[in-house]
Amino acid sequence: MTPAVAPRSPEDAVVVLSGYGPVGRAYADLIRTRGDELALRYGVRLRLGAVRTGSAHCLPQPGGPVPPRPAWGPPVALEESLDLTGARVLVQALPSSPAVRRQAAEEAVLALRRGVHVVTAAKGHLLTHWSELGEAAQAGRSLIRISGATGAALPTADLARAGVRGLGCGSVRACPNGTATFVLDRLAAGESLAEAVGEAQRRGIAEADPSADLSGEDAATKVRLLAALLWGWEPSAVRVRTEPVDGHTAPAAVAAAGRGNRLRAVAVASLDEPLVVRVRLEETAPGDPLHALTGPEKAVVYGCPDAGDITVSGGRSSPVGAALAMLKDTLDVTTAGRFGFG
Ligand SMILES: NC(=O)C1=CN([C@@H]2O[C@H](COP(=O)(O)OP(=O)(O)OC[C@H]3O[C@@H](n4cnc5c(N)ncnc54)[C@H](OP(=O)(O)O)[C@@H]3O)[C@@H](O)[C@H]2O)C=CC1
Ligand SMILES: N[C@@H](CC=O)C(=O)O
Repeated sequence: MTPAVAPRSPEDAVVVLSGYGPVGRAYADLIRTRGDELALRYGVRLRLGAVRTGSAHCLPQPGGPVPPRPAWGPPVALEESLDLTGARVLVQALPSSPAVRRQAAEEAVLALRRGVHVVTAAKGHLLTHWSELGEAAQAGRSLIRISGATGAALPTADLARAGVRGLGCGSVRACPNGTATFVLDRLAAGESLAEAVGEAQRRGIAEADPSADLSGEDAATKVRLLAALLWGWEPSAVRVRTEPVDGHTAPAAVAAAGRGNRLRAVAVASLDEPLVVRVRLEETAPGDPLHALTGPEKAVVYGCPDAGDITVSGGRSSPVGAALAMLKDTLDVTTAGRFGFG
């Protein structure tokens, strides 16, 4: 049967990828292996125009694989990558560490001002340059999406930005760090802290430097970003109080398990206590959505008194989960402006 409406031919959307660690590599693979399917389904053909790291740069052939590292050239300025490729999106999969925060912010601001959308899994610059990034996006009429930075495959940012809009969300209670949940359950099962963290690193769940995962800083960061989307809190003005998972935690995890409960690193923010995010080790009981998590899964409960609490859970932390979140955001920014159900 002839379709009533001729299918649209997909439009190209070129992406410049910054950062080629586990997350960046998984993202590049997704674009290459799922390009045809995505083009058919969403009407946009994502193409990797350039890949950048701190020390190198490459321009993959259209639709082809990323060349092996020895074939890459020296780094070039971001303007050059954007000019050479005509990019519509800058995807940031660089470290969340303070060392690259300024560069990540400057590059995102530059892209946004030029009308290039930004999709990021890196978090550091979002904390320190939130307003500047928002202003740059306004000036360039571009979009910034942060799913990869706020729980990866778990669509927490989409809910905070749009899903609970107008529902009167007054609080957030969350386990947004997969490493902490994974490690706490392993401690409860009798594993040592070093073994549990080592396994989380082997699986790509924990950061290369896992200190922010264990200290509660990473969970606090994600909730600071969600609070910024929900309530307009300025992330750099938020005070953080954390309780770490450390060498003293195992007995509490084992004791909780003995009572049929599970120890969780729970991050909380509330309109009742503006500009404060707390992360505490809490014994959770069956029936609590945070108790139900396994391994590196995450959950956020949006406290909406009138509507009833809204929980999103699952979405394991992993490089592939982060890459999928960035793919979702890339599709979001490149298909924005559609009408109807789209
Ligand atoms: N793993 C996970 O489950 C999740 C991770 N994230 C976030 O995703 C991001 C990427 O994670 P991951 O792949 O593990 O990170 P890595 O630290 O393993 O890799 C980072 C990459 O960034 C590159 N890089 C370093 N400095 C710069 C720079 N100045 N400019 C451009 N590139 C640079 C590195 O280059 P080189 O190769 O030359 O060293 C490397 O390719 C992090 O911010 C992390 O917090 C978010 C959600 C989940
Ligand atoms: N290390 C993080 C992954 C990225 O946000 C986690 O454990 O959840």
